[in-house]
Amino acid sequence: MDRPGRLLLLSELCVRNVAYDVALSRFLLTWKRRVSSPMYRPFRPSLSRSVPVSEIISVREEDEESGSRRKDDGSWKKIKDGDGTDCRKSFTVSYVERCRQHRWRCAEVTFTCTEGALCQTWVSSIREQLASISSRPRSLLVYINPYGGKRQAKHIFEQKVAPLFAQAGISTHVIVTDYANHARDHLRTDAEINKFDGVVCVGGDGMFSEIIHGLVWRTQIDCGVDPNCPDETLSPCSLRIGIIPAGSTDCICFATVGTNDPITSALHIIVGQSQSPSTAAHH
Ligand SMILES: Nc1ncnc2c1ncn2[C@@H]1O[C@H](COP(=O)(O)OP(=O)(O)OP(=O)(O)O)[C@@H](O)[C@H]1O
Repeated sequence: MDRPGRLLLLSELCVRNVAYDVALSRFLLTWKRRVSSPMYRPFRPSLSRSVPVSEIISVREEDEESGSRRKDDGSWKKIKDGDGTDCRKSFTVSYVERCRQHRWRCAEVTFTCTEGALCQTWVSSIREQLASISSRPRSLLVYINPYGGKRQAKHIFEQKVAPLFAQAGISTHVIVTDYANHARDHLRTDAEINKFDGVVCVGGDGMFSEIIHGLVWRTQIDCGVDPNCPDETLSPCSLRIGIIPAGSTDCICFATVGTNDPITSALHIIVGQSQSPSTAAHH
């Protein structure tokens, strides 16, 4: 059996022209400055860094020649320079960085390889590890309440959340609500919930309540349970709910993530973090 700590890759790569030993296992990506490097300077801080693979958001190939970011469609295409040699030798890993007061941010590190083939091996190995994490969502149903809080929900989603979901390869079906209980009613009847790995609520506590009511109801109907009968045992709902805070108080988001910050919540959703809160039913 494959041991979780077993090294999948170990190479000497450069970060900002300084040589590092870079190692990938199923759980960790580690880069450690080589002490024998001629560029080594003893007063530089942090010789070694590790990132759990579960907290890597994405990996993308870079075009070394232009230094510009290329459109990354998940496929590997060789870029040839004038001599016909492969010039794509760098890749960038985006990962979760924990900041003060439970905030999460997206940090990046770019590794440069001696050859394009080595770069390709690294990119595909990291992608393989990310693809094997079953708790990560690939497809999300998003409800936005444009009238919650300061009426910024749509802007928050488009500017802060959607780019992160796209970067992580998550597809979204977005519904901007037209009236109170629109999300609840849509989930009860019309939503094709089998197509999604989770439902995202962009709004406040009232919006979260709508979504949980809609999902609980729908789950009972799909399982043949009468949601109006107090003697019935309710079936558990398998879809997860993510909350992007965009309401006035956002208590549930704060209680689950520790802060009311849309980027932090988006990153929690991307890495597939979950909690199982108890839900009480009142008939
Ligand atoms: N398009 C809409 N028009 C009017 N009301 C809506 C619409 N979509 C949702 N709502 C309702 O707005 C109510 C309040 O929304 P939401 O919880 O998002 O914001 P909030 O009240 O400002 O935040 P909080 O509940 O955290 O204080 C919800 O109960 C929801 O049913």
